[in-house]
Amino acid sequence: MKSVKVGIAGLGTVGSGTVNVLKRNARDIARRVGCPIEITHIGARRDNAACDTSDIRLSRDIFAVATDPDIDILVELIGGIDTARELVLTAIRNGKHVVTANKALIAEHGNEIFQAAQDNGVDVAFEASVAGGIPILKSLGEGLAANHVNWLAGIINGTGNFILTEMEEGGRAFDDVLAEAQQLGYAEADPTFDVEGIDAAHKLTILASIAFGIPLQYSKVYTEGISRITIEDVASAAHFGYRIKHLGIAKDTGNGIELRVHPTLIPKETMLSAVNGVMNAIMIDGDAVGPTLFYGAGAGAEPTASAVVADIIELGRALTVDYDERVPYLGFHTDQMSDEPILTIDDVSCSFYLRLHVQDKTGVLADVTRILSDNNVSIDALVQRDVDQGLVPIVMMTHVVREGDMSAALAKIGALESVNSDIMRIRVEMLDA
Ligand SMILES: NC(=O)c1ccc[n+]([C@@H]2O[C@H](COP(=O)([O-])OP(=O)(O)OC[C@H]3O[C@@H](n4cnc5c(N)ncnc54)[C@H](O)[C@@H]3O)[C@@H](O)[C@H]2O)c1
Ligand SMILES: N[C@@H](CCO)C(=O)O
Ligand code: NA
Repeated sequence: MKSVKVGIAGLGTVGSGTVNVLKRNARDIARRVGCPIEITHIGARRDNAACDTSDIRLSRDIFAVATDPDIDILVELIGGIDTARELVLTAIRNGKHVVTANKALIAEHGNEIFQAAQDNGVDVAFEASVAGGIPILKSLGEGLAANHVNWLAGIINGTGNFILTEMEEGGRAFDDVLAEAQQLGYAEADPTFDVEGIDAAHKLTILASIAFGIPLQYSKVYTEGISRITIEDVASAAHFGYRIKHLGIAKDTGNGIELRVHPTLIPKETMLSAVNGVMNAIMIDGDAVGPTLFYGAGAGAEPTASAVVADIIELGRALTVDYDERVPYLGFHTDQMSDEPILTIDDVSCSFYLRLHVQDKTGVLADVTRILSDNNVSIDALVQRDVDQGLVPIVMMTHVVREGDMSAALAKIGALESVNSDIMRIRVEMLDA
């Protein structure tokens, strides 16, 4: 029987997990594909003791794998953008199908890569790039294909959720938890991608394209990370009945599409608020199906390998099918992409949590509330916490307001002499479907 031949570039956390899963489940995988899947060539700077590659050809040069005439599928697991882009384009030009876990690469260069793949009659699969082991891209592009997607909201960075959970439950310091996430193989090579929301923005870009049939537009995602969240914010949110989660949100408003990644207060009783640690979850609201929730491990060697290997299996099967009969890269036909505008954050409306520190004297609170009301911001609840180093922390929740109005109000409040200009704002989403 013929076999499908796979080359892997990069033998780190996900690379070694992929080797282990493909080897361990080889028999069942062959039964699913109809023939064996064999790793015949690996490109890696060094061996990795986490997996056995003694029976596989190893090259130090990853481009030797991409151009190997013997392989059918190149699996890119080196991460980063420039070399990965060159490697993937080289493989495509050499007629290889590609599997990648690299969301930065797809979000920033996917349009170019899909064009090259189309020109060369090959496929590109990237299920592992979003929410690790959760089969979310396949669910969105195929399982929910009957629906008009109204909105989706998800916890899509495992490292960030791990940090927020540990801060809330264990009162642990930010840096200490980040170091543990790195040691567990969850974090990106540059962990600022995780804590500043860049990784989540890459993933949201991909989700939105598949949800709405729009080209990948990473530069238009409003992006905020979790690095400014304090234990005080976590406690104040809890006081009002909320938890802080870092969400990626994509919403079709009818006037354009919101694409935003930021810390968000969500009611404690929502299902997303119970998603802890490295787990990811994505809620998708479709017009026919209603709200759905997808939950699972968003990072880690084998959960991510689960998605990589599923893509290899799918491409292995597709090797016998005509190119035009495959599912399009972003679920919609490439000549059917919509040019619906992406809204700026100023045009997004939601409630807000605000935390500011003011001087302990009369009239300050009146000034603050007057500026808010002059800018159409109405307050839903307000608490004044204990004086801390001569300043009074004020925490409030607002009714729904346009972000542009909120920004105008906060600029004026921050300029008041009696108010510390470091004002925290966190958007609130009720997530009712
Ligand atoms: N770790 C996770 O949980 C996870 C989950 C989903 C997606 N991803 C993505 O998977 C990819 C790989 O992540 P990882 O966590 O396995 O990273 P990693 O750093 O553990 O592994 C990458 C490996 O590639 C090697 N490499 C890089 N450039 C190379 C080159 N030019 N030649 C040869 N080897 C090279 C590195 O030496 C390293 O061993 C990234 O795109 C990442 O975003 C990771
Ligand atoms: N660094 C990423 C890996 C999974 O994409 C995360 O923590 O979610
Ligand atoms: Na996935």
